Amino acid sequence: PSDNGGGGGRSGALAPEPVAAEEVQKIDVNPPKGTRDFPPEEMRLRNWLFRNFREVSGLFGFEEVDFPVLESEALFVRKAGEEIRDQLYCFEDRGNRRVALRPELTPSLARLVIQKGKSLSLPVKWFAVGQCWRYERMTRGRRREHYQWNMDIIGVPEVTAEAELISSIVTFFKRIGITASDVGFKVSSRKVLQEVLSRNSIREELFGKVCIIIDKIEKIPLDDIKKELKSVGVSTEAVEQLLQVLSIKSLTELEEIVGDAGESVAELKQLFSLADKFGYSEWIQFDASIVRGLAYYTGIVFEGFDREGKLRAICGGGRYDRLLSTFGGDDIPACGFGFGDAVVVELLKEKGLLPELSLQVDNIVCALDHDLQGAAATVASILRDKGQSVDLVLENKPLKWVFKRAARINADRLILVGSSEWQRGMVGVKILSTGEQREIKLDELE
Ligand SMILES: OCc1cccc(Br)n1
Repeated sequence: PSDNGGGGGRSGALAPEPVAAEEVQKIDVNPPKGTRDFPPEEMRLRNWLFRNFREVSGLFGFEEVDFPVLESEALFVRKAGEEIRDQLYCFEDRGNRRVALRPELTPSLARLVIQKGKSLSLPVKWFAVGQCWRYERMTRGRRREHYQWNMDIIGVPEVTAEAELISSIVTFFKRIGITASDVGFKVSSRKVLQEVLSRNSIREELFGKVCIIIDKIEKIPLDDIKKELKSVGVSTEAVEQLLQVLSIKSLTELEEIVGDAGESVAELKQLFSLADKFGYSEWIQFDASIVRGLAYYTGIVFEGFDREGKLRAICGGGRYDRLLSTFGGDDIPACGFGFGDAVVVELLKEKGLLPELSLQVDNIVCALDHDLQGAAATVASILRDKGQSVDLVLENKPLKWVFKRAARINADRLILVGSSEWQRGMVGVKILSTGEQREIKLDELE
């Protein structure tokens, strides 16, 4: 129903002819299962969140990119047993092509980098904010879509890239009022696992699968983890060593167990040293159990968590040095992260940090009688040409209705177009916060 301050329905218009019964096709007004509408209030919060994503990305000198929501299924058909693959929202289109709604943004980014090839000067620093999809049996009633903020650095092999990415997320958290007391980052490196596997002469191509199994360590019983590892060919000895390294609690202990021959310890030490220089040491901690659930990570991995332990991971990312070459591109190092739009809102609610965002306009303009509607339109255009927002009253409404609407839309000023004033080239202006009212010449309106 329209915003009717007085009686319900349409005042003054003739009631329309009833639609013949057979024409009505009553629809479900709710969005499809697992998806969300964004009515104005929710959209204001989303725009506020995305504005912060974009402004932080800009602070770090990243350029915005985007890709189709619909991608070739081939981009996501990794055979490492990932949940993201099991829940792929894929189908055959009318051209018999296998396509999918993207479940993440990184493969699309990799595809575009390869497509652009030599025309890109490295390093590439790109960010995107895009809707991602999964098709999960609604048994768990979880969402099927969310928006993800991604930042990726392509072409930098050093951990300065990971340190920069974590710094960007810390910057974002601080902007929205989240502190190191609310949130931290667990940081590890898959190179630790890789060193254990290679010592036990386990084939390189098993690496992704092993990581995906280990990522489930807090979701399924330990015995099932061991069974799954053995089922993909990991020896009992190697399983025990893997589980041992996952329980390491410090870099010192890690160095004792894996030695400093491999890169993993050195890289992690450098990351923590850079964190100190960036000024976010209090935000990060080493945690060997962090593996992340995407098969293509090859080095440092990290995830943002709420220190009260009430929420799922807020964000996550890491190094993926092999992804571009597996897509047929050059062997270019890369790292990035994904940051969903849902958990962070739950966190803000928990912390009482949701911003006050309401509709606000500079002016509401109203003709005091019907034949001045054109004059009101002229006033609205003059103000809008000056960059002032105007809610123009589009029908002949009683003043009581106008004041009620002015309050609801938080208008600063009420501009009244009355015949006697208009004859003298004037309009009435009322400052709604103070009640102060005066006449202003049209050409002095600002
Ligand atoms: O983070 C996994 C994921 C991917 C796509 C859509 C949704 Br909701 N969640």
